[in-house]
Amino acid sequence: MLDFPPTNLRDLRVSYDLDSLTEETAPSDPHILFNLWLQDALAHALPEPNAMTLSTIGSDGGPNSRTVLLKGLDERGFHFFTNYDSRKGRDIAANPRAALTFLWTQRHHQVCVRGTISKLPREDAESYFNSRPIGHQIGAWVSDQSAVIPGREWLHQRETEMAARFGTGPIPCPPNWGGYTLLASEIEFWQGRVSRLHDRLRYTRHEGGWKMERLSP
Ligand SMILES: Cc1cc2nc3c(=O)[nH]c(=O)nc-3n(C[C@H](O)[C@H](O)[C@H](O)COP(=O)(O)O)c2cc1C
Repeated sequence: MLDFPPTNLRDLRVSYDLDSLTEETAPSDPHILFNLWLQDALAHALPEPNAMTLSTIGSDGGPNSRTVLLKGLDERGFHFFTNYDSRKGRDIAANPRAALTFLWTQRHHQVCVRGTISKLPREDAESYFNSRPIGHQIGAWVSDQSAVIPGREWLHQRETEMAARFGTGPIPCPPNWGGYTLLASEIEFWQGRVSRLHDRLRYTRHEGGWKMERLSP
């Protein structure tokens, strides 16, 4: 019999009472509200405020989720960088529909985004790659992301090989490494409220603008 988990999960709960989200105060463009909430997470020094869960659809029809970092947001959408040959890269190539979830738990905020992913131009990948620390640049050449590998030693050997290959640099951006952007079709904001009667406002693209609806918690 497993002595796990070490605490009674049924007794773990938080009362959500920090703020409210109303139709009257919510901006008509959800990107403005997203930006306000991201600024709020930064102002409260939350850990990794740009971390988001990216969910894709696998070739077997099942979902795959993992965390990636938001590295930009503009009229093209929400940007992140990764290995194009990774599992997520293969999922996106076969089906570009995907979802992002941001959780700023200390602020009782969640944002869920649905949309379509496309590749960012090569210039964006190179510009971001060149801004990364050298160890991260070498890491991108070392990692055959999502492939099964024989052990950690294999990674260290590749790291030594790549460090010798590129010397003191500059290190070029690997051809299979780059950026994606998710263009939102729907963005939902969740604000925790007391008695689990949370505020949920969903924005859906509509006639060149956005339609806002309140959802039951
Ligand atoms: C906080 C955090 C941030 C991460 N950021 C990235 C990222 O920006 N890009 C990336 O490729 N992987 C990132 N990862 C690793 C991914 O979660 C994942 O393990 C990796 O991308 C392989 O995913 P895949 O096999 O589904 O393609 C991050 C992980 C964590 C925990």
